Amino acid sequence: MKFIFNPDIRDPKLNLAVEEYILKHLNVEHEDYFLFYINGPSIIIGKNQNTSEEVNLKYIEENGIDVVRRLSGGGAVYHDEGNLNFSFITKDDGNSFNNYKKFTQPIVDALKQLGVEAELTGRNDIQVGERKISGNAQFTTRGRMFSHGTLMFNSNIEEVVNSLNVSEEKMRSKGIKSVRSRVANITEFLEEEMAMEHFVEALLHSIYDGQEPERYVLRDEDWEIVQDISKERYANWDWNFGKSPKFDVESKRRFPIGTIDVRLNVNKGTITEAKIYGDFFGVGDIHDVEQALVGTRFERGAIREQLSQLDVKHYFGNVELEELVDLIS
Ligand SMILES: Nc1ncnc2c1ncn2[C@@H]1O[C@H](COP(=O)(O)OC(=O)CCCC[C@@H]2CCSS2)[C@@H](O)[C@H]1O
Repeated sequence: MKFIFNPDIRDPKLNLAVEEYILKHLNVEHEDYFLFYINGPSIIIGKNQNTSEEVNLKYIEENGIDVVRRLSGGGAVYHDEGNLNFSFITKDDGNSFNNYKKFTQPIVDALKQLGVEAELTGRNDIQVGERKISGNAQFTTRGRMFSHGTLMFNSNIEEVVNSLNVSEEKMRSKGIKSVRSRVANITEFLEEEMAMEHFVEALLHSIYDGQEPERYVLRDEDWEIVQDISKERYANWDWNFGKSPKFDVESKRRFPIGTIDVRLNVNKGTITEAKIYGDFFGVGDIHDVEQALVGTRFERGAIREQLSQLDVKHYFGNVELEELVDLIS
């Protein structure tokens, strides 16, 4: 099993492209690959999820947190430098899919060697007692597969809560909702202080049975294709946001000038219908605002840009542009 790790690459759009590249372009038929990667602050959403529903759009915009959709199913997870991702990339023997035990046991064993008693539980999670330290998901294509998971080593748990939090009532959708489990960092269960680099080494030592892993270093030719995959998929708004299912937004708030109630239909990430109700005081025809929103991406930047072309006070009375952006997204 060849080992690949690019510890200096923290861009999830690149790391997920590396994983997809290995899966689809390396000789997985003849050789298994084991990949580690660490992403900067980001939300990695499941293949079939509604991005806007899973993510606190305001918070991630303000805090520079990336949002990237992955190939595998399941819920949205938060990544940062304290979270180590692992991926077993191998041929799909037909039995592997959904066989989470096979791919998580080596991790559970490695944790045990560090004195952390963990186990695989129902929803493909590795837990210590009731606390989740690792979420896992799989993807198969053309006889190949990967089984990948997170390992929360010393992540900023506050950010997990902040960036994944979005008001439930705000949207209805057909997407899959994340299980908001109680999460924990592995460091909480370690006897002694440990740095991420040592954690990585300890895992490798256990997984490769004390042997030095044979590394595969991506060459320039590999990186070229990785860059293409990244550009086409993971850095592409259509993949990360546009793929979201149809959903409705209902957002209502009381301002000093009255209540503003916004109803939107969003399809493929773009607003297809907009209705604004309320008892606010404005002199302009609110239909102009509704028209301005239709055809706009359901994204704070795009909504702000559209609304900034209108004199919002003309339509709503004394309300700030930014308050409207907050209300809508
Ligand atoms: N980093 C991380 N690790 C473990 N659990 C997390 C994490 N971030 C959030 N959560 C919790 O899990 C749920 C979602 O759980 P849920 O079971 O819905 O989804 C998953 O676990 C998906 C795992 C995908 C792993 C991939 C591996 C490489 S790229 S991402 C979320 O609401 C939080 O409560």
